[in-house]
Amino acid sequence: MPLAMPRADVRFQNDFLPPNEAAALFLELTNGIAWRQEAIHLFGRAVPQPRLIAWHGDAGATYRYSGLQLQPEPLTPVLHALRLRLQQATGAAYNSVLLNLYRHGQDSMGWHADDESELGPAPVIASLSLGATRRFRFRPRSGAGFEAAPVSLELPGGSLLLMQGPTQHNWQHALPKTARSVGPRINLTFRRIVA
Ligand SMILES: O=C(O)CCC(=O)C(=O)O
Ligand SMILES: [Fe+2]
Repeated sequence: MPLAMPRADVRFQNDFLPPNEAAALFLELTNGIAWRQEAIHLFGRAVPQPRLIAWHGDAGATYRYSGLQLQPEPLTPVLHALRLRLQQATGAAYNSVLLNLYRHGQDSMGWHADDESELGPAPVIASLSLGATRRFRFRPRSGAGFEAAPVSLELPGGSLLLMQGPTQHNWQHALPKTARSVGPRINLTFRRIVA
């Protein structure tokens, strides 16, 4: 169902995957993905990101990062199957997926928009959640020239959040830390990188 957000196109399905399938996929990815912790460079200092990540995709789907041109790891059979399913459900095509593993409540993702030029002018991002439920937030971008209240929603395992159209242009999103004791969560964002 669509979220009531001006200048955005965001749709949410709470039960995209049945619970048994979501649980099996969570285990498979926890053990089957080569998770790594990357650093962000802040004022010349390398600070470890508060989460683990992996990047998989088709051979052409390179992305630029800190001046480097990086190749994704190949899609595993499970990621292949998931991509097909998401393409059928959302009517868009994806050639890469960023995987995030939030080990506990102190792992997080800060405010950002997925607006890199590689994603084109109106990125379609299909975001699948597995494992523990975490709160996800949206806020209008400063300088976007409109007023709207922030939006917050819980993302349970098996849920699908689709962001498309002008969403990245006008809104930021984040996955804040929580003081609650929560188990691990995996999030997969399927994207299309255009040359
Ligand atoms: O973990 C999430 O739900 C958000 C991930 C995200 O925003 C991203 O990978 O760009
Ligand atoms: Fe994002």
